Amino acid sequence: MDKNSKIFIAGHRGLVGSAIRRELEASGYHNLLLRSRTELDLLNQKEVEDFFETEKPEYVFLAAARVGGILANDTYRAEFIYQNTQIQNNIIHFSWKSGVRKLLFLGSSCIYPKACPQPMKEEHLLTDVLEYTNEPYAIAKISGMKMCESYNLQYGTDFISVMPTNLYGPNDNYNLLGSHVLPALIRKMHLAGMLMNNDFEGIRNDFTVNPVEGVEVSGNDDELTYALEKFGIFKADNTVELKLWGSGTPRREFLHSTDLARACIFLMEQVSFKDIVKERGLNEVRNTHINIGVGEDQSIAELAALVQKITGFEGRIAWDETKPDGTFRKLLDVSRLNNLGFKASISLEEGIDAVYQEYKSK
Ligand SMILES: NC(=O)C1=CN([C@@H]2O[C@H](COP(=O)(O)OP(=O)(O)OC[C@H]3O[C@@H](n4cnc5c(N)ncnc54)[C@H](OP(=O)(O)O)[C@@H]3O)[C@@H](O)[C@H]2O)C=CC1
Ligand SMILES: C[C@H]1O[C@H](OP(=O)(O)OP(=O)(O)OC[C@H]2O[C@@H](n3cnc4c(=O)[nH]c(N)nc43)[C@H](O)[C@@H]2O)[C@@H](O)[C@@H](O)C1=O
Repeated sequence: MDKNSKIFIAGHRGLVGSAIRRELEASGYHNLLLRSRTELDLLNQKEVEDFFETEKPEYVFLAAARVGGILANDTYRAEFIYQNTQIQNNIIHFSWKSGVRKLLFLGSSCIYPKACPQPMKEEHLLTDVLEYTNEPYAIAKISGMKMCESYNLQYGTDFISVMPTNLYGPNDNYNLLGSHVLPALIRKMHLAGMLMNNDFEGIRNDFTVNPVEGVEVSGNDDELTYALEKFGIFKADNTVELKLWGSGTPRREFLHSTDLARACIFLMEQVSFKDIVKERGLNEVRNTHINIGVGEDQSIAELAALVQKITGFEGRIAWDETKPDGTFRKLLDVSRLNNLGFKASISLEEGIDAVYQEYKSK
């Protein structure tokens, strides 16, 4: 890739896509191809085919997908498998047809077995059953990675796949019905803190800036208090109780989206599919994806305590075990990425604090 290369970022407005755009622009890449969903619906095969034929991008970052937390994955199972396979099939296939030089596909750490040995290595893929709550999404991600690998083997393309761990950062999804745990903790504690102080104007403003279906900002204070209970935020005697999902015992690893973007750009610039095959000395070519993470994790309860410290919420934390825990642990082995020359650098506490400051400033 050189600074004039024509680079398409699919999903450039999302958590990952916006970070890749930010980091590419900061590195001097100025020929970026960006299309919003209304300009180019990636589910529409004809629109995607025409786009690639007309624009002929040289490089593609595939960061567009249907994404959500554990409850969204478990609820919208058909949408997650249909939309993700449709988007990636269209982009990978027409990248090949139009002669894209290199594509980077974003998978996810949920592709590994539920009871995978920890930390999880690339070769652990497809060695056991998957976690049920996000199986449709995981199957879509595995097929996207397999598709890249198969096009490389049959057509000689250079399409590489990365498997990031749980992410957070600017432009995250704070819609509490579909968000991942970290943005959910940040927003819930922010709201619970305002409820502690009876700051109903602050609460109304939060839901005005970032609407969530089912929360009417026009309601009176009592109606607003009742609406917050849907998100586990309860006024209790002279404090506020925040009921989080599951048992708090599962462990999760978190990577800042800026670190992820830097890793993706590093790999796009420095590593090709044939380098990966050579490095792995594979006669049966499989598991050619690359894990991207920080190499350490913590329990959800420990994460909640950290977010409580950063947000200053002084109420009580409780656990709603009717909600799913999901995979107990999914710590990635990132030795391959580190050996290739990349290491994440943003610390979790600094990263969360910066994200919280940005959230409050909206
Ligand atoms: N967030 C996380 O914790 C993790 C994410 N990943 C992967 O990273 C990638 C990006 O995820 P993330 O940035 O978090 O997701 P976001 O939901 O923040 O962004 C997804 C982007 O895809 C776009 N998009 C979705 N459907 C379509 C469509 N039909 N046509 C055009 N654009 C579409 C969205 O557009 P619009 O803005 O219009 O909605 C949005 O910009 C995904 O592949 C995900 O699986 C992997 C591991 C963890
Ligand atoms: C990136 C990754 O993200 C997803 O997998 P996940 O990590 O299990 O999802 P999550 O971030 O939503 O939950 C992590 C843990 O946190 C607990 N938890 C507590 N309280 C809240 C809460 O309020 N919201 C949420 N969302 N979770 C909560 C929750 O019960 C669970 O134990 C899939 O998309 C998967 O496919 C994937 O790729």
